[in-house]
Amino acid sequence: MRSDGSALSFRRWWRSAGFAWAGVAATYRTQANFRVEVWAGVLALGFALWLRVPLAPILLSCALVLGLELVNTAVEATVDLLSPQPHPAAKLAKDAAAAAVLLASLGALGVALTVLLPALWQRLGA
Ligand SMILES: Nc1ncnc2c1ncn2[C@@H]1O[C@H](COP(=O)(O)OP(=O)(O)OP(=O)(O)O)[C@@H](O)[C@H]1O
Repeated sequence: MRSDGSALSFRRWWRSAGFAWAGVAATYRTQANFRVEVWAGVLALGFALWLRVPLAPILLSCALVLGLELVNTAVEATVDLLSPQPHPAAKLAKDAAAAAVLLASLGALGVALTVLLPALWQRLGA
């Protein structure tokens, strides 16, 4: 990749960030799962701050789930474009991308159960 000096590079980076944000906004508008995951992440972060538990596992879990949901949306859109007719490879691509989101979501659930739940239990004096 070529670099044309810091000012131009920053402009290009800013432009790319704008495209990335457009992808996030379009996914939020069109994908109900992504909306649920965004608000679940906000809730988990709120609990983590309130309970004063380490933020790193929560932040990483949110980034993993949301990032993979964005990739899953990209795979779905690409498959729908390239293979409107049923095809085994199209099915594999969609199902594998969906499985990646499911795996990350189970991991995030594990983080919630092992980091947030014990702290909540303690806070509530149980
Ligand atoms: N072109 C295709 N060829 C073969 N199988 C397909 C194709 N498109 C979708 N499928 C399969 O049909 C099932 C439903 O897919 P579909 O994309 O409609 O729903 P989804 O995966 O729940 O996504 P969405 O978020 O759009 O609801 C999945 O198992 C998927 O792999």
